[in-house]
Amino acid sequence: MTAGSGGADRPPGADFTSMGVGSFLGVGSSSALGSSQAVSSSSATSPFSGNGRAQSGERCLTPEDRAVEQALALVGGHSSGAPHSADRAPSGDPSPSVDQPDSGDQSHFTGRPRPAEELVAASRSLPPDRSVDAPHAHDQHRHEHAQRQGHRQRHSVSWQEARALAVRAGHAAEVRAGRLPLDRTLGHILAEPLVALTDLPSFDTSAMDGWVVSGPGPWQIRSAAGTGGKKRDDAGPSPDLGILAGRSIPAALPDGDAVRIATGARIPADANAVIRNEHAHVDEAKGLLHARRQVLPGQDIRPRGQECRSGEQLMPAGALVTPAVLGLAAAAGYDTLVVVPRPRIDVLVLGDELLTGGLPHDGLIRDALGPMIGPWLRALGAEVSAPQRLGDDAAALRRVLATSDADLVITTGGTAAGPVDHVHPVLAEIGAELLVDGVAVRPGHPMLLARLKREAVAAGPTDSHGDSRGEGPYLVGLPGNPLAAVSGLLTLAEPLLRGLAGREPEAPYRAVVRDEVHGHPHDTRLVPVVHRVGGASGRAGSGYGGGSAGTGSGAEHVVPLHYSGPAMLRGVAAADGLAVVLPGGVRSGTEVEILDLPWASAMPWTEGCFT
Ligand SMILES: Nc1nc2c(c(=O)[nH]1)N[C@H]1C(S)=C(S)[C@@H](COP(=O)(O)OP(=O)(O)OC[C@H]3O[C@@H](n4cnc5c(N)ncnc54)[C@H](O)[C@@H]3O)O[C@H]1N2
Ligand code: MOO
Repeated sequence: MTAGSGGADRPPGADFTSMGVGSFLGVGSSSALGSSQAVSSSSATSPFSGNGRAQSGERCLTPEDRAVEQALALVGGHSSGAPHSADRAPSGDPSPSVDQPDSGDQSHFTGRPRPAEELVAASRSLPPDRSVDAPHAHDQHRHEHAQRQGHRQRHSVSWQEARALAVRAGHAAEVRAGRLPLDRTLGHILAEPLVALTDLPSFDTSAMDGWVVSGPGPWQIRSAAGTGGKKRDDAGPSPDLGILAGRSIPAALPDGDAVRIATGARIPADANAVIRNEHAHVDEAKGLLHARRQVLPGQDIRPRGQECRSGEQLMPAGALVTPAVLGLAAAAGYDTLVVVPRPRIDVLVLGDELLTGGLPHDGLIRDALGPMIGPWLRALGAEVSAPQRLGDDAAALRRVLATSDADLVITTGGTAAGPVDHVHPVLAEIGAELLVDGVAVRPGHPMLLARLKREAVAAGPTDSHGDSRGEGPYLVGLPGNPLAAVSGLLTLAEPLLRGLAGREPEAPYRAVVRDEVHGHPHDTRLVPVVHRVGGASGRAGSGYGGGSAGTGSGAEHVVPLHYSGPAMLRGVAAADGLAVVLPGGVRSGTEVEILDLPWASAMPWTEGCFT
C-alpha cells in the first residue's frame, strides 16, 4: 500500500482475536451455497419495499423519473426480442438494446456447468515467484513470460458456482472478533448471539396514559402519593400527575381504587387493568372514575417478560448490527458487543487512459470506477481505503499487492489479455492462487478471484501445493468495462464479503419480468431492471404512468432497461436491481432472480471505524 492510502482509518485490531467465521457461526463450507439455491420469496424479501415506491396515477416526473423513463423499454412489442428502432440509443452507440445478449467474441463462451466438488479441485496455484522487487530488466523479462502465459485458455465457472466459491472462500478466512462500545458497532457483525440480559419489559408497564384500576368499577380516585408514586429522589409527591415512568415502585392498589398513570410507568401490585384517558369519565363531585366501555383484565398492561425473558436469544451470531439491533441491544442491557469488524478493502484502479477530472480528451476518459467502487463496497458493509490509481504499471501493482494489509484487494481493469493487462501476469509472478479465473457471465466474464500469499514469519506446514507461505489478502479482479465491473462486484465481491463477515446468505429475491429478455447461448446475463407496480416505477419514487404493464395492473414486476452494454452505466444508474437471466433467456411474464442494489435495502455505512 502506498503512503497515505487509507491506513489512517484502519482499526488497530489489537483488541481482536482470530477465529474462523464458520466456527462461531456454526456454518461450514457445505452451507456456503450462495444464491445457487433458488427460493422464491418475492413478497417477504422484496428489496423494494419501503423504497418510496410510487403509486400509479398522477404523472409527476422528477429528474430521476426522467432518467428511468429514458432507460426503460417503453415501446411495446418486445416479444420478438428484436430491438425496435425507437429503442435504439442515439447513433454512434453500437449496443443499446437490452434484449440483445453481448455479441462479443464467441470463443469466450466457455461456460460449462460443473459440480461444486469439481470446482474446488479446479482451484489452482500459479507458479510462485517471490522476488517481487527484482531489478527492472529481469523483471520485465519475467513479466513478459508471465503475460504470455496469461493468454492461455481460461476455465470459466458458471455464475452460480462463482458465487458459491466466493462465499466459501470468505467463510474459510480467519476473522478477528472483538468487543466494542455499543455506539461503535453499527455495520459490524455479531460474533456472539445477542442474549437478553434482562426480562423485557423488566416490570409490568402501563401501555397507555390513563388510569390504573383494581377490581370492578366505578373506582375511587386516589392520588399517586398514596400509592408510592413519588419521585425517585423523594422530592415530594406529584398527586396531579399520577404514577409516572421512571419512578420508584408504587404501593399496592386496593380493590376498588383508581390512580392516574402514565405510559411506561410501573403497574402497582394488585392492579388489573389500565383505562385510557379517552375511555374514562371522571365524576369530580364524587371523586369516582367510570369506564366508558367494558374493562378487560390486563388491558393496556404490558406484562413483565412479554417481549423476552432474561437469557433468551434475541439475534443469532452472524447478524448485521443495524440501527434496530443497536436499539434492541441497548434495551436488553448491553453496553458493549463482541463483533466481527467490517472487512477492509484496498481499491486499485488500473489504466493509463484514466482522468480524474474534466472532460475526456485525446483518447483519455474519465475514471468511472474510482468514484463508484468504494461507496458501493461501503454500502455492502466494508471499510474501504481511498482508491489508488496505478496506471498500467505492473511494478506498481506488484508492490502494492505485496504490501497491502487489507482483507481484500479490488483491482479494476487489466483482467483481459491485452498488451498492458497486467493482472494475470502479476498474479502469476507473485504466486497467487487463482480461485476463480473467468466466470460465464455477461458482462464481466474476465473477472477473477485470487488469494495472495505472504512470506510466513516462521517455517510452517506446506499447503496442498507444497507452498509454505501464509495466506494473504483475497483479490477480486474487476474487468475495466464499467458495467462489467458492477457485474464482478455483485458476482464475486459481494458474496466474498458476506463470507468474510460471517453473514448468512440472503434468500434470493425473485420477480416477474415484464418483457422477454434474450439470453446468452452459454452464459448468465445480468441485466439492469427497474421495479414497477402497475404503472409505477419503484426507483423513481413518484407517479410514473408510462409504459404498458404487461403483467397486469397492480402486479409487481420488473422492466429491463436500455443502455446495458458492458461499457455503459446509464442503465444501472437508473436501476433497482440486476435481473439474473440464465442461458436461453426468459419470456415475458416469467420469474427471474433479482440482485438487489445495496442502497435499495441497506444504508451506506459512513461511520463506526475501529480507531
Ligand atoms: N480479445 C479479447 N479482448 C477482450 C475480451 C475478450 O474476450 N477477448 N473481453 C472484453 C471484455 S468483455 C472486457 S470486460 C474487457 C476487460 O478488459 P480489462 O479488464 O483488461 O479492462 P481494460 O482493458 O483495462 O479496460 C476495458 C475498457 O474499460 C475502460 N476502463 C477501464 N477502467 C476504467 C475506469 N476506471 N473507468 C472507466 N472506464 C474504464 C477501458 O478504457 C476500456 O475501454 O476486455 C475486453 N477485451
Ligand atoms: O462483456 Mo465484458 O464481459 O465484461 O464487458
